[in-house]
Amino acid sequence: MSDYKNAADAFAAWGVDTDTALERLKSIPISMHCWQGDDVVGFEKKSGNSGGGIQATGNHPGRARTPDELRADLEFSYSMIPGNHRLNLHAMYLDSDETPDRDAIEYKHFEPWVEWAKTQKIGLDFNPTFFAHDKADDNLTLSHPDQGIRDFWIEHGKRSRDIAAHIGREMGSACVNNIWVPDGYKDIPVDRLAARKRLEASLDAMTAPSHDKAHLLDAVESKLFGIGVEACTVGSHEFYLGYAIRKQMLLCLDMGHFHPTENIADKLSAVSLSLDRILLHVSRPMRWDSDHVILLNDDILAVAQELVSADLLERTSIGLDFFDATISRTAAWVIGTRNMQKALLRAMLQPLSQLKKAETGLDFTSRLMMTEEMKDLPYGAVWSEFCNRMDVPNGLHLIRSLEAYQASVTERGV
Ligand SMILES: C[C@H](O)[C@H](O)[C@@H](O)C(=O)CO
Ligand SMILES: [Mn+2]
Repeated sequence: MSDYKNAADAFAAWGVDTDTALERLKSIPISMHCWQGDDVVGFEKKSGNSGGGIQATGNHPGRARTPDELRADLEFSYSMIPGNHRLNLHAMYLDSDETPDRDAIEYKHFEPWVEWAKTQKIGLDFNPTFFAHDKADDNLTLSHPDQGIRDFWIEHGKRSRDIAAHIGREMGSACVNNIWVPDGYKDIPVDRLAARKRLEASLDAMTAPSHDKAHLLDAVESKLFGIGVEACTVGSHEFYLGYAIRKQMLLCLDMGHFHPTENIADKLSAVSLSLDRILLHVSRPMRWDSDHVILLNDDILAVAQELVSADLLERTSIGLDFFDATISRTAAWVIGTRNMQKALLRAMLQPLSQLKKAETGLDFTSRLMMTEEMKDLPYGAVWSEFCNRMDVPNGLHLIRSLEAYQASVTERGV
């Protein structure tokens, strides 16, 4: 008997159908972030120092330096990941001979990405870029006290929404446009409310033009703190939770944007009662928002468990947000994306109705016995079967493919 048949029988004994889980997993797109491929550098002529409190560290060779290199790296990475996925583009990754400033970007500057995405059969998401620009060097953008600077960024945000809506229309699939601004203060501010009112007014102005939700889904991303803005982040969790509910937008929960012992897994069911859709930035903070490549660890498993148990998969856009320049960038994409899928698979292989019945009946002993015994089930054989069915390598074959690709891009240098 094959390993998969043995595994399917083991799960069937728990009342779980592995084929159903594999079919379901196949239908879940993960939005892979373009910025892992080049250490969040982008393809503009740079004008500012501000990293917005985010930082890629390392000097591993092979960084993509052009849109063509990035696309080649993405094509390879998608070929190592089972299923059909999405690409999450940032505005600073335009592909054009023109050099528009952020307040002058247009759809045409991103059209090569759309044409490529169509050939690859992947979806596209978008983000305005409110950092790495001289008008962001105060670590204030949409909440800047200077009306001129706010207007510049409002225009950037409006144009990004137009571009995202155009992309969504072209692709026949709603484009999630995620708004994250780095705004905050290094030391304790005396008037937090004024800054938050300015941010709110700018967001209102930026999102006033209406777009069809079939093409554009607006999302807002909160944060606790960043390097250089330790005392106060204007767009905090409470700020955006309220804003997203009032404006019926997606709330983006980034796993690195909370206190170190908080896991967003616990927040999903809570916010789902007040929001139609949620956006995730799946990441791995280590002591701070360090954006390490995600592991198949308890934090990710807990998020996947909640998505499945609370039946939130249809209402959640799963995006990734990590960047590590000390390792192969394509391997980082592949490992992280597959780990997200493995976590979802494990969640789908739970005997949920039995577990929920034990919990409702206050039989916490049975719940604990089941969750612990289930850890010994043969998840690996089910994942291998998924890779076989989706025609992607696994185990040592995967490692060899990742190594061979990395060797082929090493000459690019850092
Ligand atoms: C590049 C992204 O927009 C960025 O990582 C943002 O999503 C974030 O999480 C900032 O800490
Ligand atoms: Mn993020």
